[in-house]
Amino acid sequence: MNETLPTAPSADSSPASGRIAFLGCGSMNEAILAGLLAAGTPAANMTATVRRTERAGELRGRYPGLTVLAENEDPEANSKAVAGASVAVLGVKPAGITALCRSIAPALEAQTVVVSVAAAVTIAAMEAALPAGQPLVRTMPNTPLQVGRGAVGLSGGSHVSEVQLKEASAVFAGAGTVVMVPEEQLDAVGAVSGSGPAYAFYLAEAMAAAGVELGLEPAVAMTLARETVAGAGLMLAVEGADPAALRKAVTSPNGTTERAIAAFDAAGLPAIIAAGARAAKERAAELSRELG
Ligand SMILES: NC(=O)C1=CN([C@@H]2O[C@H](COP(=O)(O)OP(=O)(O)OC[C@H]3O[C@@H](n4cnc5c(N)ncnc54)[C@H](OP(=O)(O)O)[C@@H]3O)[C@@H](O)[C@H]2O)C=CC1
Ligand SMILES: O=C(O)[C@@H]1CCC=N1
Repeated sequence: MNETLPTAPSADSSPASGRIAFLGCGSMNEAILAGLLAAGTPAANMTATVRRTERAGELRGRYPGLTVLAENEDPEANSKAVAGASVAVLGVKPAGITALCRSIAPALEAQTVVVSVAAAVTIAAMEAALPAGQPLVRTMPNTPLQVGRGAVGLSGGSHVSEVQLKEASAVFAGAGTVVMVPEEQLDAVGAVSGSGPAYAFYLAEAMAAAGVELGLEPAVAMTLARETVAGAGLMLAVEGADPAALRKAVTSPNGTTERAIAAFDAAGLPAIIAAGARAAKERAAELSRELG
């Protein structure tokens, strides 16, 4: 946990310092914010913005001490949130990212590091919408940051220093593993770890459905599937864990698991997973083209 691979800027796992603005605090930015809070960053060091009062109320209730600004109450919410921030994390949908960059540009301070978590929006597109020379970092995080087990790919923009990369990395490093990759690989990161939690949840859903088909009560099947995927995840979370070795330990020669894995192989499950990941990566490329 909290490991940062050697290729990434060596942010340690101490809480991020300086004020952090989360612009667009939905599923992803809330997961990052919750991970930071759990790692010890005070709520008072963070500001979140959203579009709607209702969502703002939810966040205010869940995170006492967090400043939450809603754009429908204050059209300057995003500009106010970035003023004086050391890092601004852009967490709106991809289609809204460059407009958000343009809208905050006049309020951004030159040293504020802009961090995007959006799929498909390129560094070039964001830099064109930000003030010249603004430090920018593009990332592909995932929601398990919320429970301290995130996996994050990170690429620096044209004007970002080592220290600023480290500052951006620190937003995630307290709640997950950060790897530095060339920007061209971020779509692949998204296909493996960005979307990956959904693949694991999908597996749990399919296992529960299989249990019902085999005669279990739906609630019982769901409990068994959920706890099994969660428990297996915890075993994988041990440092140095090898999924193939863990699988082997469950698979008795000529036993039931061996028969199940043979059925998965015969149905082409590895190729099916590869096709899903490829589709995710292709969608990211398509989105990049759509968004210019
Ligand atoms: N979800 C995930 O697992 C991952 C998501 N991402 C990326 O994260 C980004 C956000 O995705 P996700 O969190 O799922 O989406 P959500 O829809 O959950 O969150 C988007 C948030 O942005 C807010 N918002 C929209 N426009 C504005 C604005 N102009 N000013 C302030 N707030 C605004 C919305 O407010 P309101 O709620 O009030 O409408 C909402 O809270 C995307 O770019 C996605 O590619 C990356 C990796 C994983
Ligand atoms: O589905 C999406 O587009 C985003 C990016 C990765 C996970 N969620």
